[in-house]
Amino acid sequence: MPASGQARGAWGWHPLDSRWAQRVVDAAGVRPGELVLDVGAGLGALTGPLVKAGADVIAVELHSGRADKLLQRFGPKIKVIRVDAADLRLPTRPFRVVSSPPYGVSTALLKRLLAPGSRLVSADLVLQRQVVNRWVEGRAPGAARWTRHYDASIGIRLPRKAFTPPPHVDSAVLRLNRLSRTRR
Ligand SMILES: C[S@@+](CC[C@H](N)C(=O)[O-])C[C@H]1O[C@@H](n2cnc3c(N)ncnc32)[C@H](O)[C@@H]1O
Repeated sequence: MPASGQARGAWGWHPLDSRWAQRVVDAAGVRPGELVLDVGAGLGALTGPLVKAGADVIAVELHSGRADKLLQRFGPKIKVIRVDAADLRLPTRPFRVVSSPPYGVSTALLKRLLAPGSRLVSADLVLQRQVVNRWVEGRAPGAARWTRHYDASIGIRLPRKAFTPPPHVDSAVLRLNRLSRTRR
């Protein structure tokens, strides 16, 4: 994806209203010192509450202008990585994800996060509600493998007006939690 001349829609530019972003972070129950990836961080709607919660935040943002603005806004409080979410190199220590990614990359991102060897502990992802339902019902790609390691549930339901501009579909949080004992 070229970093310049990108149509606004192609970047999935639907930032979250700050009150809804705070609710998503509160519901995730992030604790101080936890490593949290905010993938598709935009201008930091979720990054801000995550920093306030004391998380060790890595903001992943492909758009160069937004990545620069994140750096200006948060400085050394966070790490900003400008990379395609689909090519993300995962941390080697346990990490969480709290993110509102562009819906177009959600499947590639989930595949990445759930790849063998991932140290993902939990994910709270704002996604298209239909997609969340598919995951919760075990109908998502690779379900036979990842459901042995993760529990999938639906979190906060977000109205369209939680985003500006409002998307054409309903959204909800997909919560993935690593099971303490692997189901075999
Ligand atoms: C739906 S917006 C959400 C922004 C922010 N998380 C929020 O809630 O306000 C998605 C963000 O992902 C970025 N993005 C688009 N494609 C991406 C990709 N392939 N990898 C990483 N970020 C991407 C966009 O530039 C945009 O900032």
